[in-house]
Amino acid sequence: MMKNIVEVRDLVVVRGAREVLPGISLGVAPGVTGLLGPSGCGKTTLMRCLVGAQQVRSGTVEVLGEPAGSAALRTRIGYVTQSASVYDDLTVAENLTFFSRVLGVDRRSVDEAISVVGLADHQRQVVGNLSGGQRSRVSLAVALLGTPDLLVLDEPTVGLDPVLRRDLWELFHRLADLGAAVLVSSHVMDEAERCHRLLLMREGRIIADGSPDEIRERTGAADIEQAFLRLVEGQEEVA
Ligand SMILES: Nc1ncnc2c1ncn2[C@@H]1O[C@H](COP(=O)(O)OP(=O)(O)OP(=O)(O)O)[C@@H](O)[C@H]1O
Repeated sequence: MMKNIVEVRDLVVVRGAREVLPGISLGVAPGVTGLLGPSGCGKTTLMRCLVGAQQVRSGTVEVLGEPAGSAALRTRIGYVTQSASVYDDLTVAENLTFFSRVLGVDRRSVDEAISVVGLADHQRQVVGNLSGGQRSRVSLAVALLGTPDLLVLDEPTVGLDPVLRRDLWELFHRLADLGAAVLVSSHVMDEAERCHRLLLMREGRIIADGSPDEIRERTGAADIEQAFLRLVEGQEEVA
């Protein structure tokens, strides 16, 4: 069995008056792992914990054997949030150069990251003039700087056309083939089939963990959306 890059144990997170994660445990190994669940189930909150951006009530989160948020993990983790986190008034290349200096990674990494997200032809363009899909790929390029071992991507394909979505999924698989753990959240169940492994989440808990085939077989469902509904119905009958 492959060694986990992420280990989460008994994690409790309270946001506002709500216990958003009521004591979740999971591991993430190299490969493409999909974190799927309805809006508000806690996907972003869990991802924020992995990158050390979320205050936690109790439990532990380790990445590559270090506590989440450690300085040593700064270049080992790439994180893309739901909103683009780059400067609109700088060009693609200027943004990448700026973030490469902040992270202390070398210049070669900038060209590689720009080319891997397919923006080489736009690198002299100001980010504010790019399309939505191109802008989100600039954020992704920043996350790729320094070739991280863990990529945490919060709904990276929302609003992208089918060709771009396909290209991005191919990219996630290429990165996974190089040994990275790629954790991708989505509430679109049809993206599930593209993952090596799925974590189905509901109300702050993992309700299923396995490959798409395993989850379909276990529930007798034709697709992951139906599997999710069956799991939810099963939970409700027990409750
Ligand atoms: N800043 C905040 N203060 C209080 N509660 C919050 C805050 N941010 C999120 N929450 C609550 O935490 C819960 C989980 O939110 P989270 O953003 O993690 O869900 P999600 O699964 O990522 O949803 P989506 O798919 O819509 O992005 C929700 O009930 C939400 O209302």
